[in-house]
Amino acid sequence: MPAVANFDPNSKLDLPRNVADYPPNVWGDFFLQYASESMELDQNIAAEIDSLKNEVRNMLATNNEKPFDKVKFVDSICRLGVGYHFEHEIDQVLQLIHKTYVVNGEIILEDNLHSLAVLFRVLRQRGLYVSPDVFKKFKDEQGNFSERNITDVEGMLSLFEASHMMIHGEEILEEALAFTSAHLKSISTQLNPSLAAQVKHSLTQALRKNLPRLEARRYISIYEQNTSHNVILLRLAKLDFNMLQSLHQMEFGNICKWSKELGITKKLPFARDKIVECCFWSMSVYFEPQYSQARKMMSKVIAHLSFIDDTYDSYGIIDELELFTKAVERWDISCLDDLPNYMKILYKSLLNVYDEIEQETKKEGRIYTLNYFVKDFKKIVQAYMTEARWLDKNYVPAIDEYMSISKITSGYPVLSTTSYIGMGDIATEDIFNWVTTMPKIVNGAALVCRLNDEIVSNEFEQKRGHVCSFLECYMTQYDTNREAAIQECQKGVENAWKDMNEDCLTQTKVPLPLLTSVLNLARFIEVYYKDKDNYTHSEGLMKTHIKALLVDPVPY
Ligand SMILES: CC(C)=CCC/C(C)=C/COP(=O)(O)OP(=O)(O)O
Repeated sequence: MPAVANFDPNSKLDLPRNVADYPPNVWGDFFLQYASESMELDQNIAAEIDSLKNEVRNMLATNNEKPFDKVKFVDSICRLGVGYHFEHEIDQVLQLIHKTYVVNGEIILEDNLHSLAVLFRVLRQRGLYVSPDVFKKFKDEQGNFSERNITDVEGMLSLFEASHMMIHGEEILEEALAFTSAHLKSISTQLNPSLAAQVKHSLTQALRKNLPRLEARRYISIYEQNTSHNVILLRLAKLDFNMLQSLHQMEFGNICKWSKELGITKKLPFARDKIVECCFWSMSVYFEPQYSQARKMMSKVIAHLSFIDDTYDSYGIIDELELFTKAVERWDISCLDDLPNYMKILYKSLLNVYDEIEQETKKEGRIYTLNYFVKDFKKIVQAYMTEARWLDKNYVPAIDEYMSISKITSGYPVLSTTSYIGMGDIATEDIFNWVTTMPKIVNGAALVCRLNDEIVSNEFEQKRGHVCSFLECYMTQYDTNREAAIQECQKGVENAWKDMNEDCLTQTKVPLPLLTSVLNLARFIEVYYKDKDNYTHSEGLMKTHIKALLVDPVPY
């Protein structure tokens, strides 16, 4: 039975539709050259990587170093992007340091601002609590951060990065952030070019909010310029980066081949043609080799969410959208007959992706994960429908009502769940129960996504008639202007990061890689929705980054 009585699904195909003026595809068939069944690994390089890994592992295991040197070594390993080889060793080192030198949360070691700030950040990144009171000694009698710190650029930079680990109620880190931001900005013109570039980069993209692969690519050159760098670690970082790049190239190639064979972007010409950017989104969530299959699934899910988003946001007509929503609620191929032709293509393709994920999860004995996925997928489509009805009726909801729906349509709740499907046994059924109830970290990532997106996309979207945004709802509810609404958005993003940081310290039962994938979803937004929507308009920053991570190897 059709879901909407007396509605012929194909009767409105000639109607003028709301079509967005999306920019064309940026990459064409470029990545098809890398499509392959298996990756050819240079055996000499593979052997060298193994031997370098052993050497670094031995360095991590020696106990004759000062704790600060050890922590800085761990920090370099992580920033260079090779921490994933030494998870166990890094855990041991940091647990021991935390046990020995942190008493009731207080760091009992003495050193300069740089060392203490690195120690503070590295321990917190690992989910180990340390009190920010360690920075009190850098204040003057009036209780302000002392002006004497200003000339210590390394210390200021490290304090700036450390302050981004803040949770709610940490006044001293708020002050540290304001103090370091202001002074680093004003001093940056007086520094040598290399240090000035580092300062400028941190001020626009703090480490906590940056994507690990981007950081690795950048930090390899910075570390190399540091005269006291560890040559073994540097060589490992370079070879490993390039080896992973080859793996990612092959994955991108295979997904592009799948997309081309499917021909769906040609069949849905109203939708954004962004398969490479979808692969990049999933690679940003996890880059490690063991998540190759997970990335494949996730790229396909993101691609379909993008098509569906464009269907609800622009092309679809309200009656058709009701039909599609019903079909997703029923999740059954027999619904196909109820849909107009273009939606048949989309619906069938979505169920095919689901079948593929089913095959994979069956092999691993993790088929139960799909119930959680489908439940979340239904939720996002229902929320898209709510937004479409709002637009249809020109309805401007109250802020709370708006946020309860738009957090779901950010896509981040369903993507958090999707990201766990391919993460193996660490993502247990308890974890799925947790992640699908909007814990603080998922709620935070959804807020970061929604609020940043609203700040940068509003004008482009409103031009073509888009559901009202946070900005409109806020301005209407509080009878205020756009600037005040944007400020509220920015405040919301800051609070969301505090929530996420808090969950990273308190959710001790959730393994770090699972928290990290949600953090990485938020980081993707911090990088690509900063000045504009770089997903839709991907010819600038996103293209440059994809080239740096996927096309150009690191010279060695
Ligand atoms: C994270 C997800 C779901 C990825 C899929 C692609 C997508 C919908 C991107 C956001 O587009 P947008 O900026 O147009 O979003 P919205 O329509 O929600 O404003």
